[in-house]
Amino acid sequence: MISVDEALKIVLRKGKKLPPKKVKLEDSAGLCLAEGIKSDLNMPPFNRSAMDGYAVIAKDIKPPVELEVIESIRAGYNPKKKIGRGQASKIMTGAVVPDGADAVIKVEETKALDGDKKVRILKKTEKGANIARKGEDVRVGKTVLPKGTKIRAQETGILAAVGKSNVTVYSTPSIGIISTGDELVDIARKPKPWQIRNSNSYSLAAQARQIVKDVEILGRVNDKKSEIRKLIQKGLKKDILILSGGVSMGEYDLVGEVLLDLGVKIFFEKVALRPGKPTVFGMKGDKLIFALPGNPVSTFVTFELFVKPCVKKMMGYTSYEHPIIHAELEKAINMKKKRREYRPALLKQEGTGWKVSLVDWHGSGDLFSLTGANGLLIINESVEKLNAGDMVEVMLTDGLL
Ligand SMILES: Nc1nc2c(c(=O)[nH]1)N[C@H]1C(S)=C(S)[C@@H](COP(=O)(O)OP(=O)(O)OC[C@H]3O[C@@H](n4cnc5c(N)ncnc54)[C@H](O)[C@@H]3O)O[C@H]1N2
Ligand code: MOO
Repeated sequence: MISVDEALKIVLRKGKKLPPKKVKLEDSAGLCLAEGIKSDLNMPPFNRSAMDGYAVIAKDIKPPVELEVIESIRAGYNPKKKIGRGQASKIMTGAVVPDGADAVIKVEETKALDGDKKVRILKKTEKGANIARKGEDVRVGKTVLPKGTKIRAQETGILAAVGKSNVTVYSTPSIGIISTGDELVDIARKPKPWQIRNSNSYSLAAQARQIVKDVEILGRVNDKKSEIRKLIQKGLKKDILILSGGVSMGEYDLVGEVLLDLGVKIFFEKVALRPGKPTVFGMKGDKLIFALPGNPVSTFVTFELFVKPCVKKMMGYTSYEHPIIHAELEKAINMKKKRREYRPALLKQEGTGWKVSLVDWHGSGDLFSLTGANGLLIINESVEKLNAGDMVEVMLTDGLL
């Protein structure tokens, strides 16, 4: 049995960045740049007014003073006239500041006279006031987004501003999902008293779809080697194949055997983890196979711990792990030790810090407890006891927030 940290290290070593591809900017959200992006423009591209008002020469303004208005400049208009002493141009937010002017006075600090031919300035100003200088945000040629950046809405705006209608990003892995178990029935059916609805295929697909689009539920199979083998063979067309169930010690836990028969190289098959001990990870060629334990909470936790970071690495993310929050424990916890535990927990912000308490749950089969949780409280292997008031680590899992 290996530790969670060792298991994650192996998974991240085997999950390799996928090749770059070009996508339309509109399709790039959530992907990672496989190219560094330089600005093809100065930003702002011209001295830009930050206010609606009047473009003036700052040293002319000894209020109250009256200036001649020589032009009206709206955004998208190229000013024709240079401001001379005693002159001003009316200007709108986002418009080009005309030559000669070195400040913009807000319209609220002025009074238009003679049907806008003149303006009285009521307040002093300083050189540069209300002007965004050409190139002050970004100079032409500067790298605005380095390779590896995850594209969020903000980055999309930048990419659009520098004219990238197509961007080179890392490809995302295709993911196939198989559930195993004689007891499983389709979710549309009412199970017989000895049967269970196949919820794992759907929860796994939902977890996977939080980060990639190409996710397919390949179906469920009975605990029969030939059936499992057939569907796994189909699933091996995907970059990542995820199975659930059939990995513990029972007579019908056949997934490991079938994987070996198919020539899958197994890197680990047990992790010192609760829930999620019988987690299997292997490869066939460049395909990654995760066979996760069937208990729904174990399936959820092991996907978050191993599959999600691996997918992120393949997609070119530079950091793959979940955020950890340090929180004060509200109630003492009894623990079982030996394996690292990840317990469904509820984090609450109190004052300037966080408090956390375990949610009531009945073990790794109890999926319902997860809906009352927004994180997983980590109990490290070495911890002997946890008392109320102790500081603990809580992993934020995207799907729980
Ligand atoms: N003798 C031992 N028995 C078990 C061990 C062990 O070390 N020695 N480990 C236990 C642990 S820990 C776990 S976790 C489970 C994992 O078992 P499997 O991965 O083989 O899963 P199954 O036996 O197929 O199912 C477990 C449980 O989960 C339900 N399940 C399975 N698939 C689904 C699905 N798609 N949707 C909803 N629920 C599902 C299934 O009905 C079972 O109740 O093994 C322990 N045993
Ligand atoms: O590892 Mo099992 O997932 O503890 O229930």
